[in-house]
Amino acid sequence: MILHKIFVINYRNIAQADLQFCPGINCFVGDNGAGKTNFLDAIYYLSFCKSFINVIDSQNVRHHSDFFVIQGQYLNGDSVDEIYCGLRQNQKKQFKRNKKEYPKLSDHIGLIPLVMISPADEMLIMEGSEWRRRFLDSVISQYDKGYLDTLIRYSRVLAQRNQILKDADGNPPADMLDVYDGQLAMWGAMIYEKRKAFINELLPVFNHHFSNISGGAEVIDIHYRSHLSGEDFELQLFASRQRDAQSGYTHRGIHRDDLEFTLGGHPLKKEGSQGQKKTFAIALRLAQFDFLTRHQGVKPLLLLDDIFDKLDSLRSKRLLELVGEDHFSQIFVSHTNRDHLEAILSGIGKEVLFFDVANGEIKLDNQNHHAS
Ligand SMILES: Nc1ncnc2c1ncn2[C@@H]1O[C@H](COP(=O)(O)OP(=O)(O)OP(=O)(O)O)[C@@H](O)[C@H]1O
Repeated sequence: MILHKIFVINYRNIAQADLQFCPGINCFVGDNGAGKTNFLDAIYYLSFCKSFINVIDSQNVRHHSDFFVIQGQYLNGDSVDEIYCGLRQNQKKQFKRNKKEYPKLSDHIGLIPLVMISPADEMLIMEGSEWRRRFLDSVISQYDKGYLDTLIRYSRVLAQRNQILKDADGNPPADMLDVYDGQLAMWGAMIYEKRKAFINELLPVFNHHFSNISGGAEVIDIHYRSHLSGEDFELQLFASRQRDAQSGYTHRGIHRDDLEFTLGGHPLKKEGSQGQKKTFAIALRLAQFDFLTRHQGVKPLLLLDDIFDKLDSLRSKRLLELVGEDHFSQIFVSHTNRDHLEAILSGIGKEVLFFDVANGEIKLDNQNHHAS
């Protein structure tokens, strides 16, 4: 799968861009605040129907404009797909494949597999458990349509259960809780099994990537923590009813799942250096890449936003060697320094194309003869 062309109008600070890419490595170089991440975000948008940076769509429209358009042409063997996204302020977003509007946006998820590695991945390690659940959900739903549907059903019932807990003033009707608990137990068990299977399959690949980039000296691990790994979930919901009624909130369930990351047996969040945390997050994303490739039979697009910051030169080199392998397909990289990027990419056996980014304007660099 290759993004061959993109056309962008009024997306964040990008007034207009009309670009064609190479199937190898496409590099976007510019100063801080130039619009590199915004541009990668536009590519991300076409895969996930939403921004990576800001989920409030109205704020992604360029200041003083009232609409944005992102349009991409994708090639996959002989097939061509045109994906269109248009948003006008205060109107419903339009998302089309080959001029045909999707009945629901979730139908599009997974069609253009994509993995983004960005500084925001640090949140996976440093922030609350919702970030790690979001990671699980976004990867699994890219290859498993039923997962997203089950998750939506679970969340709907959970919201209903929480609402009656809040409304009932400490005394919710038991017959309604019986119904909700039965449904939560059913959808919850399905989600738990899929998350568990995903982590089990991800772990060895993740370990492999981590030791490749780090040189193999550090021992890291991931543990999936869920209330559902213990006692019967419906019994837990039942036992927790009084406490739930007092707080107006459901305390047990897959909405509290978490991933525990460790380094040498200790919490990575507390013990890891900045470079170790970054390496961990990158290995996780690369494992996600392998996972999607295996499950979808298509290599995802890989977006590397400001990826070399905080990595020592050896780790940067190992990472680039890895990324330069045929294992990966088309890659989009952002960086502030062209000479540095060119030095890291030298010797890579892939076509490389440079683009200059300044004040939201993106142009093909006229020195592209340096590309290998
Ligand atoms: N809706 C918007 N309209 C206009 N400009 C916006 C909008 N949203 C964000 N911006 C501008 O985009 C700029 C940030 O762009 P971006 O994050 O892409 O920079 P970058 O090139 O990735 O920088 P860095 O190297 O620091 O990561 C900021 O100046 C911000 O004001």
